[in-house]
Amino acid sequence: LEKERGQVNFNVEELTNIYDGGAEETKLRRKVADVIQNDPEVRCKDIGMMTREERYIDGVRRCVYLYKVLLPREGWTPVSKEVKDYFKYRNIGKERSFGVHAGVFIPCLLSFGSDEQIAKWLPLAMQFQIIGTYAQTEMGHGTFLRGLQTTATYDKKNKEFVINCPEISAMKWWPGDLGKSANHALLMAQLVIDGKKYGMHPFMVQIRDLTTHMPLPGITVGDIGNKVGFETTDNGFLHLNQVRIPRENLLCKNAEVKPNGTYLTKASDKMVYGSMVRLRAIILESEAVSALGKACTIAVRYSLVRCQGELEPGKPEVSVMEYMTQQKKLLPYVAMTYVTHFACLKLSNQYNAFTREMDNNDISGLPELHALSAGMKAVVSEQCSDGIEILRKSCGGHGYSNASGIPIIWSSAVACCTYEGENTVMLLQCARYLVKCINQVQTTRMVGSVAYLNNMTQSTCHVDSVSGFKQLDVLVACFQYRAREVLKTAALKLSHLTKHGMASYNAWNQSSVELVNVVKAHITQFIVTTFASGITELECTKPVKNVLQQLCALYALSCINASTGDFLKVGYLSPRQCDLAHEAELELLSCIRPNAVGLVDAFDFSDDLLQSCLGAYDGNVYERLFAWAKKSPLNKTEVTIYQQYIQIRLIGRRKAF
Ligand SMILES: CC(C)(COP(=O)(O)OP(=O)(O)OC[C@H]1O[C@@H](n2cnc3c(N)ncnc32)[C@H](O)[C@@H]1OP(=O)(O)O)[C@@H](O)C(=O)NCCC(=O)NCCSC(=O)CCCC(=O)O
Ligand SMILES: Cc1cc2nc3c(=O)[nH]c(=O)nc-3n(C[C@H](O)[C@H](O)[C@H](O)COP(=O)(O)OP(=O)(O)OC[C@H]3O[C@@H](n4cnc5c(N)ncnc54)[C@H](O)[C@@H]3O)c2cc1C
Repeated sequence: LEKERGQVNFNVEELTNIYDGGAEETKLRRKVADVIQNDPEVRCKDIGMMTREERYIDGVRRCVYLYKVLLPREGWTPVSKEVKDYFKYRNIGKERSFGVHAGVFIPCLLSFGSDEQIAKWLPLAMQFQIIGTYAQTEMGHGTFLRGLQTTATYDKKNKEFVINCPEISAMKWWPGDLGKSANHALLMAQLVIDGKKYGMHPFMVQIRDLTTHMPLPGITVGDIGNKVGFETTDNGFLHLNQVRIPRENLLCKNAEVKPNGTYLTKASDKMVYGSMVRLRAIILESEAVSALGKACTIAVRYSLVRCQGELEPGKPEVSVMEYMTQQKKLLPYVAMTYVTHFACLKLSNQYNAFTREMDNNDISGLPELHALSAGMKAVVSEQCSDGIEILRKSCGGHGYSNASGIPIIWSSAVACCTYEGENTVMLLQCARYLVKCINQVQTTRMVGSVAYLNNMTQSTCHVDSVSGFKQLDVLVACFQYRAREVLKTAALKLSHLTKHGMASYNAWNQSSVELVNVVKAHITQFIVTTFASGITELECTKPVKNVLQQLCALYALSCINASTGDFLKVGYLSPRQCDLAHEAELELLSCIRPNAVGLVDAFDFSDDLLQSCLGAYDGNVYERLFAWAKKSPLNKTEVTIYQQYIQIRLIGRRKAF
């Protein structure tokens, strides 16, 4: 790897600073990282060998120490900027407990609580005197929130809400930190007053005794069992049987119930969905993109040291990175990490701008933000988790071992395709907004992520060279035209079906398969346009700008070459131009190959965070692999009891024969 590092032609530290948002940001992040990772009590243990129970206990122990000892010692809190940035960019793959408490429960309390309620519960939550979960999803409903069955019925006489799960499917199911850790739940339930339903509202419900930690009367709570990943997190179930809470426990920033049962709304009913917009807008970096960056780091470093086969007959074996197929597997995902990182940054900045507008009671930006955050969450989480699996497979047999670190990274990242809104449902939410926009574009000027719809002129691509397809303005035009045309086609089908008498909901269902593709085209256009314009404005040295331009072009071309059918169908690219685009991608793979190790080094993931025998900075794969395997519990004794049992069984059977 040192030889590889010697041929990198740009300043790696400069790229790290750009990725972090500046040299000061890098310095701050490293300061937090040094404090956290050098403290033996907090360091990520070798999680590849742990049982589920060990992972949970270790996670709780580390996080209690982190939040109760280490952060206060440094004068930080769980929501300090440097701590949030550390976990945002260098998420330890969910290998921490209380992720929902710190990342969802506390922010939702701030979103839904009145000033008095925040003053009451926030200090307790920040000090971990109470541990909270966000209990919305039920066994029977996760997507269709209007179908949630848990009720909160107002009892005027006692000025209380009675929380009840009327049947088994109403049981809360999945909330993180719920199974064993949480003693409070920010619980979403259908509000009922005098038999009338007012929809989903947030309630603060204590579920365990603060001294004994035993479930309170009427509460049945526990862990939902082993999962694909998230093994450190105790996702749980919660059944409430006529549980009474004070009227003051309805979190009432957006709506309240007066003592006499009068319902008073103070904001749009869509504000109850606000917590999900926030999470979709901010989780992508920590849950998906940083996971992809870690998998890229591991797969690239391993591919550079793994020698396998002769490229030239009779010559020494080459590193598998010399094979074009390996470069094709890896480098577009290195590009995707950079490109989507900056697009996610733009989305979270847009969310922050919206919260400022909301403070001035202006929520006009909510429809665009909901659509963009839903679309980005679906597209980026899917692209990243699909990429991580391809990167795992690119490591051959050792990629199938937990020693590689990639299976655990994938098992966390892929969950992002489901939580915070199942991806298909999110794509269709974004499609709903896009269809409205295209139907209004003749009379209304589009802004924000749909501004490209204003240009409705028919055109084709005029590029006739391989180098032409490496120009960012050419690639941006490709994506904007494709996105607009596939949207127009889907909208035409919808209006055709309804004009011929089909009910609108049936027409929508009949068009939903195309609409999913429409949103993927729209979001990919947003990602490419954002990164391309960002590079233009970026102040950096020429070598860094050059490599970022190559990465943007590589990501764009890999997306074009993966969906040439769209570009042919809308008549923007000819078959020959598709061939040129393919050749342009291959040329870019070769251009970027010498910088591969520098591009992943720039992500600046420590060995401790990667937890990988294949991806460590020094590249000593085989020594690490053997040392790791020797720690297998099965190797504690030379002859395990099980082997003895088998021998006895086999001997016994032979005698019988
Ligand atoms: C699918 C929908 C959107 C359907 O909503 P609906 O009101 O039943 O029906 P609709 O007619 O489609 O929408 C009505 C209207 O509401 C709008 N809307 C919907 N959602 C939002 C939003 N978030 N922000 C702002 N606006 C929103 C829609 O655009 C519609 O507006 P319109 O009528 O077109 O003007 C909703 O049920 C939903 O959001 N489902 C997903 C549930 C979800 O995200 N669950 C996450 C649980 S928490 C979690 O997973 C935490 C994980 C934490 C971790 O481990 O890290
Ligand atoms: C690791 C993890 C952590 C989680 N943490 C939490 C948490 O902390 N708190 C919490 O409340 N929840 C949590 N959840 C639950 C999560 O939010 C839900 O699982 C998610 O919202 C999906 O809902 P569902 O499970 O009902 O899927 P479903 O909606 O049942 O999806 C099943 C299939 O139906 C399709 N489908 C559903 N509706 C439509 C539609 N209208 N149109 C087209 N197709 C449709 C979907 O696309 C999908 O293919 C977590 C889940 C996971 C996996």
